[in-house]
Amino acid sequence: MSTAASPSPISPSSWSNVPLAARPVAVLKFGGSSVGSPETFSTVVDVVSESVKHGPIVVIASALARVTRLLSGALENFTTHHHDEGVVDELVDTLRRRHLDHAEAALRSDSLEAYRLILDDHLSRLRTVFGRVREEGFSPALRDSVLAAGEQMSVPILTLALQDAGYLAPHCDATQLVVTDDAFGGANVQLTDSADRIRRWYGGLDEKAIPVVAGFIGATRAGTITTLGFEGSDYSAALFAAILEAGALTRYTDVNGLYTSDPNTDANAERLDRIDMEEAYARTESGALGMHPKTLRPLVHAGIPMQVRSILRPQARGTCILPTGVDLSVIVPPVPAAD
Ligand SMILES: Nc1ncnc2c1ncn2[C@@H]1O[C@H](COP(=O)(O)OP(=O)(O)O)[C@@H](O)[C@H]1O
Ligand SMILES: N[C@@H](CC(=O)OP(=O)(O)O)C(=O)O
Repeated sequence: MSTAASPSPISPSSWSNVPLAARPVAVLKFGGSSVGSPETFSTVVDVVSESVKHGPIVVIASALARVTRLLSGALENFTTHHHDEGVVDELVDTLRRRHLDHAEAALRSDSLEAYRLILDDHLSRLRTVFGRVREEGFSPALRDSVLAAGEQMSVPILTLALQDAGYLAPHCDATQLVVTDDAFGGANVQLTDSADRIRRWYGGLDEKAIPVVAGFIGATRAGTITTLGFEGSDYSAALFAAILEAGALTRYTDVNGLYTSDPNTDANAERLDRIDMEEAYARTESGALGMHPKTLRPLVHAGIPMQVRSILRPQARGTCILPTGVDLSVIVPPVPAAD
């Protein structure tokens, strides 16, 4: 096991001079496996409804399961097969069908109509990006614009579903909030700029709002879209939690917490009930916990606990990652009764 020492704690208030008028009780992150099927999507809405009873929350969502990979594969195909327009047509058809099927199951009719327009807009932008690849040739920057489309198409479904459920769920644009350098494909977040923007944005929201923000994506200061690397939504969620000094980060996924190794490939993997932040940090940085390697950095700095829970068993406790001196009881939304 890696023994990477965790960074020393730095108060998040040193990242930004923008004062925080309010702090979310939790940031909830829903990965592609959670937002990716109609069944688990309805559990996402239930979990949000339950969580918000305990105070303000911020939601970070990924692309629907497998969509980022689909986008990446199609771009590779397009680039290596002489810019075959058929690849783009097939991609757009598949994405339209997948997202509309999902939205039809999740949304009321007027929201569905609104979503159709949003989806058409993103699909037409996607075609434009492929057009640029044909004209200008492949570049990592254009690849990020393609990959970002997954979150850009998924997040509005959740926002509209929350509005249908009676919540104030404003449209939020991650590219206006997460400032990065131009290391396309694995961009580095500019902490101070991002913290300033995120704190100002959060301060301007209605206190009852449930913001849903796309994970995985950001933009350079000049406004060019970037991505944080695969599974970057985990990292986005941790950044928002640290910058907004949230009570906790809860990551919903398709397994009931963290295991000693990948439970889908190792029959001997053992579930961890709780794990110290230091220990989890070392294992995450070496890629052993199935999360973006940078996920725990902001949480270590800010001393914020994290839960990893299953969207398939939302009542189950999952795994708690606890910074030194932080008690399980601070985790909000509260840990449900033991299963
Ligand atoms: N140590 C680990 N503990 C738990 N899950 C792990 C671990 N290592 C790898 N994984 C894998 O991570 C997957 C969840 O990550 P991911 O597929 O990115 O989900 P999500 O769509 O929720 O982000 C699990 O299904 C599991 O196969
Ligand atoms: N675009 C997604 C792709 C992905 O892996 O999503 P998730 O692991 O959250 O389902 C992301 O990197 O965040």
